[in-house]
Amino acid sequence: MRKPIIAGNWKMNMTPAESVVLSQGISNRYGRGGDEVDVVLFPPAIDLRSVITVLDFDRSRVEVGAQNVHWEPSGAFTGEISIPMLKDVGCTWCIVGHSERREMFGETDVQVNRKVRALVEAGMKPIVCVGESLSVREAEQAESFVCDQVRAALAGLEPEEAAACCIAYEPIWAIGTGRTATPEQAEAMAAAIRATVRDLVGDKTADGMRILYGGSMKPANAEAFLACEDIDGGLIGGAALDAEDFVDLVKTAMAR
Ligand SMILES: O=C(CO)COP(=O)(O)O
Repeated sequence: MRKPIIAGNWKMNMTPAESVVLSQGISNRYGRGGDEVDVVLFPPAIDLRSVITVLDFDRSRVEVGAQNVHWEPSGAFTGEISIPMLKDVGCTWCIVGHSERREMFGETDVQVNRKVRALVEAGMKPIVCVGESLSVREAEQAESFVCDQVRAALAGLEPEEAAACCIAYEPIWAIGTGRTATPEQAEAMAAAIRATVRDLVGDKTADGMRILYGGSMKPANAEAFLACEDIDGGLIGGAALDAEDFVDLVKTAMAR
């Protein structure tokens, strides 16, 4: 069985001071944690040091990742953050290709692939985000659109490199809207993603790859998603900003 992941994407929320309070709240409720679920927080880059300090102090098993990264290790890239910087501060994970970055900041499939390859080479764990807009779903193109994104993101990776990656299916129309995909829609897409991964890198990597659902996931609806065969966790936005809700989600995944 694949180990579930509950990941909290804080997006552009929480000052460094607020990030200490939220990560302490999570740590206090979750304790040192168990080994049944991977729990990962994705605060804004400026909060990484504070959050990691809090979690290290509590000897928590909760891990920390960045919301974005540049593929080059250093250089003249004003405003960007590199993989060596993230590793130095203690990050082990990184979100890549979130729809907000694709839509608002013009991130392309080629850039997503560069980031994924650089992260894997550096021994970090990417969560690759894919997902269709409402118009693509209404045109009944959702599956081919999402599977193309998966192929582009994993292009050129060997099976053992792809094995370091997770994929988050986040339909854009369900993000921050309070409207979720149905568990059936999410499961159908997760199964299509797994079949695409199988084509690309073979059975072993596809069977082991963790596929998350994201989009208005919260304690009240998580159980139905986590019960789906091909869904191995959640990438949580709004509900990750509330320590109690977030730890409730972790507990739901533990009971899976
Ligand atoms: O985009 C998301 C996580 O990356 C989902 O956000 P919400 O949970 O706020 O819909």
